[in-house]
Amino acid sequence: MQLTITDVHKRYGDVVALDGPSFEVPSGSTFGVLGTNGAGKTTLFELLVGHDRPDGGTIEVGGLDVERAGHRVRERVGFLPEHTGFPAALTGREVLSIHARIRGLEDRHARIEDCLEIVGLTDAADRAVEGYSNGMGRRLGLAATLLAEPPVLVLDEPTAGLDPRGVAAFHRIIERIDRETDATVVLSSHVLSEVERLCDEVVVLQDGTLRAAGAVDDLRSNDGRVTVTVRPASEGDRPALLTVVRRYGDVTDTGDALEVACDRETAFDLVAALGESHRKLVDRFEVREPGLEAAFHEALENEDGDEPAETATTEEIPS
Ligand SMILES: Nc1ncnc2c1ncn2[C@@H]1O[C@H](COP(=O)(O)OP(=O)(O)OP(=O)(O)O)[C@@H](O)[C@H]1O
Repeated sequence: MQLTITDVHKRYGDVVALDGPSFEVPSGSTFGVLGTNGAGKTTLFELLVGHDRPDGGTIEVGGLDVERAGHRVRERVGFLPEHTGFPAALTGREVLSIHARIRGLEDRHARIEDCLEIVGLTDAADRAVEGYSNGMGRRLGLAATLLAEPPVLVLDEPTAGLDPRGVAAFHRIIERIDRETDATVVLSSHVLSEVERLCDEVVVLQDGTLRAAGAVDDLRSNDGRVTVTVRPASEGDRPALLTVVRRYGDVTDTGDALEVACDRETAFDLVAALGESHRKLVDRFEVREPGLEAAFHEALENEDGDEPAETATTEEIPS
């Protein structure tokens, strides 16, 4: 089911949360919404699922306007909010049973078992939720979201706060949903590698505006540039090596190595030179393709030409 966001505006008092982004989420895709803290991701999701109204612009889910057909849209969209809470004394199965009853699901027992299995909570289904880990709680939230088999899933930072195993488990679930259903999945995240792994397309928001949009593969290689990281054979070789690599591109001295940013063609020449005439100066070198991270920082570069934000060395976007 396709989603169409057109020139959506939302402000809270003096704060402009959304300032006119427009984009489409293709039917059946897994779609990432990226952005720094306060970029407007949660606001967008609240509008998408009909919890709040835009001040201007329109949002359509499968051709239905969210404002005009709110009830019918809500039936089509499963929402996992950023923070989920369940009554602590209930078991996971009881929580799902209540959700299924509220939605008036037929054959709900079979569906509850299916959803418990999908999120890997079958064995823990009869334990009280208060004993669940953070990751189990998120997975129970996802199970509740999946119960009615909505054609659209909106997941607000689904893996935030989970440990690496919890994150990996969540990724496998989302990949399974992608493989086995026609659902359109829209998720927000601060973790770029997660978006690269899971999503077909992304948008980057900043201060409520759209800064980049496109297929992950296109954004990743948008400028055809690569980074060649060169380690000198010894500290004494560093100055001579620096003189050589400067001829090929912009050089950053990380202390540990020299990073040369250049286009792919120039990288071939540099690698040839390092492997032949300047072999003695070099301990080792590697060539890195640009990741989504580079595209993200480029998208957030100021329009007036300021330097881009410093590239993060971890997967988390600095806030
Ligand atoms: N209910 C509200 N009242 C006032 N301001 C709000 C409200 N909700 C959001 N905002 C403001 O709107 C802007 C966008 O917030 P939003 O929560 O949508 O960003 P976000 O991209 O989801 O951020 P994060 O990654 O931190 O969750 C922020 O400046 C935020 O402070």
